[in-house]
Amino acid sequence: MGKKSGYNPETPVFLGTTNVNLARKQRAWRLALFIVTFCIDIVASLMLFTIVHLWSDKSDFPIWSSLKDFYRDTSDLIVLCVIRILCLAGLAHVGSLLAMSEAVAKEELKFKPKPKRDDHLKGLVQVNGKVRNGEAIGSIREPLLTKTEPKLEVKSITAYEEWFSGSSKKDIVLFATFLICTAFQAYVGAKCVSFYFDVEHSLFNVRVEVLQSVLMSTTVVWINAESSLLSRVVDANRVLARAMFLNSKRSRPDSHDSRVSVITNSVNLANGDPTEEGTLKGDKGLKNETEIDQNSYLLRAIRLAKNEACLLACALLCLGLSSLSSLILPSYQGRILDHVIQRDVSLFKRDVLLLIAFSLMTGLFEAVRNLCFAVVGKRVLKTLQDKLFMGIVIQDIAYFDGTTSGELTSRLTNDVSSMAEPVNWMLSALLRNCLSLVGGFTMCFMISWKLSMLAFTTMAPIMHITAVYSRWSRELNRKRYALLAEANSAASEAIGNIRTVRAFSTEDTELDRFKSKTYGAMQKGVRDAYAYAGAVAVNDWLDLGASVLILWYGGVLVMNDRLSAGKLITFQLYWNQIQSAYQSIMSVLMSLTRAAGAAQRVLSLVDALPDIDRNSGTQISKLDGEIKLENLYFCYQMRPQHPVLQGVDLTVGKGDVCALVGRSGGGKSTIVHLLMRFYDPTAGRILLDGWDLRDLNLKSVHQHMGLVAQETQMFACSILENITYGLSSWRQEDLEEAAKYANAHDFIMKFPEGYATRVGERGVRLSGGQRQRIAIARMLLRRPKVLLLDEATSSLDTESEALVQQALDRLIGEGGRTIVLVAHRLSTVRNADNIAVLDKGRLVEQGTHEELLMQKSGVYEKLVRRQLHKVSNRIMEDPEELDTAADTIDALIDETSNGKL
Ligand SMILES: Nc1ncnc2c1ncn2[C@@H]1O[C@H](COP(=O)(O)OP(=O)(O)OP(=O)(O)O)[C@@H](O)[C@H]1O
Repeated sequence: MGKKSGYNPETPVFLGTTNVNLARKQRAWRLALFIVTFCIDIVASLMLFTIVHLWSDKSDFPIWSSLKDFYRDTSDLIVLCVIRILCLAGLAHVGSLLAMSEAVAKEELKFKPKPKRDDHLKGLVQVNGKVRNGEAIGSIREPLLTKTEPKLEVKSITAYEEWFSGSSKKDIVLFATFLICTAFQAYVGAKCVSFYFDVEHSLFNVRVEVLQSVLMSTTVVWINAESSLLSRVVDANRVLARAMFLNSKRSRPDSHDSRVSVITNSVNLANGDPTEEGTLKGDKGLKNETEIDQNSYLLRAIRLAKNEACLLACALLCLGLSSLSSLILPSYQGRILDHVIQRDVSLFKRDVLLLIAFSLMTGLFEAVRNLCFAVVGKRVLKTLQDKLFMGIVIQDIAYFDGTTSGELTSRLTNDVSSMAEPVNWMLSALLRNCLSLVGGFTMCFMISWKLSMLAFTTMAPIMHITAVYSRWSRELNRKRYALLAEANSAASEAIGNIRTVRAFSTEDTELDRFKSKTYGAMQKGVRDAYAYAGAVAVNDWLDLGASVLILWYGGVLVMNDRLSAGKLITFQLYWNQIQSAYQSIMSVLMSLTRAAGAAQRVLSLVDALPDIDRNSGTQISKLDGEIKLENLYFCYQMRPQHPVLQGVDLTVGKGDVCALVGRSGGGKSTIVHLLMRFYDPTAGRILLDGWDLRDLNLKSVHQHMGLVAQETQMFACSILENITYGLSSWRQEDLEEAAKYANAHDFIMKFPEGYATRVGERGVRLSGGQRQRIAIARMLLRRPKVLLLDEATSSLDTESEALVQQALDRLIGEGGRTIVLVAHRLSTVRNADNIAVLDKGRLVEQGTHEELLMQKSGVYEKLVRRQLHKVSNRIMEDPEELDTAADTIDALIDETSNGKL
């Protein structure tokens, strides 16, 4: 006997405190960053104040009087910093509370039963922002900490209330934050240009003005950071609230029946409704989908490209060189202009030649860089396609129960290319533009820090608009891709069932279904296009505003002889470079946003490991074939409240034949699925030669098991390839022998191409009976120790059935094979060593044919009686049936002569 599993079916599976911890950690990190930003900000302001006061003659100025000195003092910056700390801390608090209420209300909605479509409920919606806001905010902590349900109420909602939900209130708070930060930044920007530093003092050989410029710039930069960090803190609170809500929900699963509770508890209800279609689930329930934002998408893209390290290194080298040489170009252009003004011909010629050389170098490096990145992109696409397909095929069968092939095809085609296509150019564009941006800023700062600060104040609104748009667009695109997948799914379903569609003349209905999905996707795409155009327009205006500011203030500096005309032109060129780099980065980020939406759908599948691992567990080299089902409970995830098996105990000795019979829907095929470990039992266990099936290596188990499923599955290749599917080597004699056993050889040889005949998609070019015989031949060729025949002879005519039956009898006669067969026909089951009768998921009777017939009014006896009645009716209607029903009649005669019927 093998080792026994320590699995206790009564122990509910509660997963996921890690989610809460992770969310807490995230929030703590963001809060810490927020605080650090403030500290840097206030330290910069204090240092600036100290420099101005300690090293100047202003040390005796009281602060309040120096506040009025906008042009010569910086004490106002300290005051502004303190005001900002108070304002932003308050806004962060309110924003967080609103975000928490929004998150919990959203999750709560998912857990509530969907409202019935009663007329009186029309216009009534449950909770979300519809809970009066004060209540929602006030009660948010309570349910999480005291684990009491938040109070829900159903009330009628006006359009205004619907719009003014928790989510929009949160957005308003965040927008207020942005406005405050922008106003502060504009103030500091104005101060930068108008500040007149009247001390020439040397501190450790560093000009005080340089220190001051750094500190003032720090203030401008950090004000920007504060606004975006605040929104992240608010977001972190939303995630934490969601995680805590789910955790509290998980520890109180609602169940009425204790037995159903055992079953439903083992399904992970943590993340929502496991019966929802299209969600990522494994055998143990829903899985957390990997959240992919732009940053994590980029990191993943780089990781995917790690095998192309050499090419990437070459590309990066060219990128560095081309960025460097293109960074030098504006400075030569400015210099050339200054030489022209000064009429210095020799320097003019030298710089023109250098400009040409740098331009040629830039072009060459750019070309090599583009080539390398394009090759890397193509290779990444291939790797991604392979990984995704692998990710899909290894998923648990439970996942496929809740999805459609169209949806998966969409992921393999649309999503993969949407995700991988930007890798072709995005990495390169992002790096190149980041280098240009940093280089451009440094050069601008060196030419005139005041001019730079003035121009930089326009960056905050641009960044904010871009960030808001990308967040919104990411969500929208995720929905768009989902709709495209649904359209795909509708199309492939209609095409797959084209005969039914034609027979029922439902082409228009199918077209409407398809159109409704593509229309929804198109609408979302158009909305995205409008928003994109709006965001770009506002950004362009702000850019132009910055250029005007530069020319205005730069012109003043040139006229005051504080800057040369060439330097102003150089500055303008660098600023243009910054602008175009920034815009490219933004367009990369927007593409990243779109790609991240697709990446989420691709990578969540690539990352999801199946709950049933085919590669782990003890390898078995041989199997005796003894099967034991112990107190087996099971329910399908798509119908968690409906127990399919309820405490089934069954033993099939090695080499025995066990027939599973019973009414339709009784759970016979489910037992076969569990024996193949397509699913794990919800409770109880399956022992194979004394080993818990869950402890065995599934691949090695499947080498000794053969299955002929209820619905025969064929691949669109030749008959030969279908029969030898999965085998690396076989002998022609064995192949033909298996086909003869299955009564398939003769009909195969009648095809002109024999075994090379191609069968079409899902075997459409064969009859149902032919398909089934090929499936039987496929199974027989492997000569497995355990045969699972799920209505294996159901599609055969009575004559073929008898022949296949003979083949099976022969196989059984060879001995040493355990057979579990699901059958409705008396002739198939009556010779079984053990007949197990299943009714509504319970094993109600078992024994041999004779033993079961002894139980008068038993389920089996009734089944036999009904079948014999049917056969006798058939014979009376058509005496020719007498021949074909010979087997059944034999049984009838056997039983009546024994006096049992
Ligand atoms: N993938 C699935 N997801 C949800 N429910 C399922 C799934 N497969 C089967 N069921 C349900 O499980 C129950 C048992 O199904 P099963 O196929 O085991 O019955 P059966 O005894 O083999 O029936 P039949 O003789 O008609 O083939 C049925 O109520 C069925 O609707």
